[in-house]
Amino acid sequence: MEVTRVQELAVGGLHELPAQFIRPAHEQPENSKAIDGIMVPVISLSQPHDMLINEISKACSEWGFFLITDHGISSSLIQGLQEVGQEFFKLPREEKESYANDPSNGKFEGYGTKMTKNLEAKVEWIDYFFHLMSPPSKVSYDIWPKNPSSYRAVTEEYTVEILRVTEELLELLSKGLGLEGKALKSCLGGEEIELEMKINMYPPCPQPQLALGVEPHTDMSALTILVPNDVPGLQVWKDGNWVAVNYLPNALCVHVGDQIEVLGNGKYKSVLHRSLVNKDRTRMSWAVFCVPPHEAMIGPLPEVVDDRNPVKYSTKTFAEYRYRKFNKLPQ
Ligand SMILES: O=C(O)CCC(=O)C(=O)O
Ligand SMILES: [Fe+2]
Repeated sequence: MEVTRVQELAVGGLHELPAQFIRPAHEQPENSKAIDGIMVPVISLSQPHDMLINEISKACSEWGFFLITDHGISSSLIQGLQEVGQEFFKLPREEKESYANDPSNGKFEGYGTKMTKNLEAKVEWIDYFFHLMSPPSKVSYDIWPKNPSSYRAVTEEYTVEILRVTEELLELLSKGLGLEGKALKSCLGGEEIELEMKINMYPPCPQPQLALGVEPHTDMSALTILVPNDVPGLQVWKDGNWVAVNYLPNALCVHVGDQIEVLGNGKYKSVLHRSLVNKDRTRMSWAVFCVPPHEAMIGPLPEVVDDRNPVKYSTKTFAEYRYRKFNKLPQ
């Protein structure tokens, strides 16, 4: 199946954005600018435990988004992860295409570009590489990039670190709900919890004010932990405004996803977010989605539901949630 990659359009030296990338007027960044003077929460993981629980649960309730520092992942590992991802996108076209995904046939992993199903639908200015990272027993390492040759070693090292940070965050979030530390992790499959990597690549865009890299959405994950490169673009929705996320070297961006919103019966918010693109520079981001296994049943935890806070979400398997979200069906 022939797919035109955004990266190829961009190197072709376009001056005008092709029509399928032009967002409806109200979505265009020039008509929906981020508000000035508001900063997303930045939280150090090295502060005293009780303070940390309070800060994180406040950020999850008010924003569904925050940056973390002092997370213990070395800057050299983050840089290594970024380098192997950049190297992949520099490979010759034919080599990248040998990893092409095919979502319409259920093959979600690999190299991808979203396409329009119909002429009215708009597409995003992005190519990506998506693959499962953990647990090792479920990972198809043969679809990970073989080039650069260090891709696997670096990504496996990052997996160990992100799993540690994910578990720490889930423990803090559990305690913020008044539950014991292991509660959320065990609802999300315990040791079967899955991590997925999506390397997002947004090439320079001839008319960035008319396009979006990723349209407004919430993540269907439990949590998403993302590192960007130094090209800004991520924005989060807060109280009726877009707020730009400033680049903070070595910080990790944490998004509350839909599954945590459901488990906490709405106490924590799944954050609406989008990303903009840049005229001259390539933006990249490495998003790790922490998701339950497909068969896990996810619904509001009985401990957080009472007469004053009745059940707000239905309980269903993650597979069903995913199917409904992909097909834009009500949950
Ligand atoms: O690139 C970004 O900063 C956001 C990407 C994103 O929202 C996603 O991959 O779900
Ligand atoms: Fe997202």
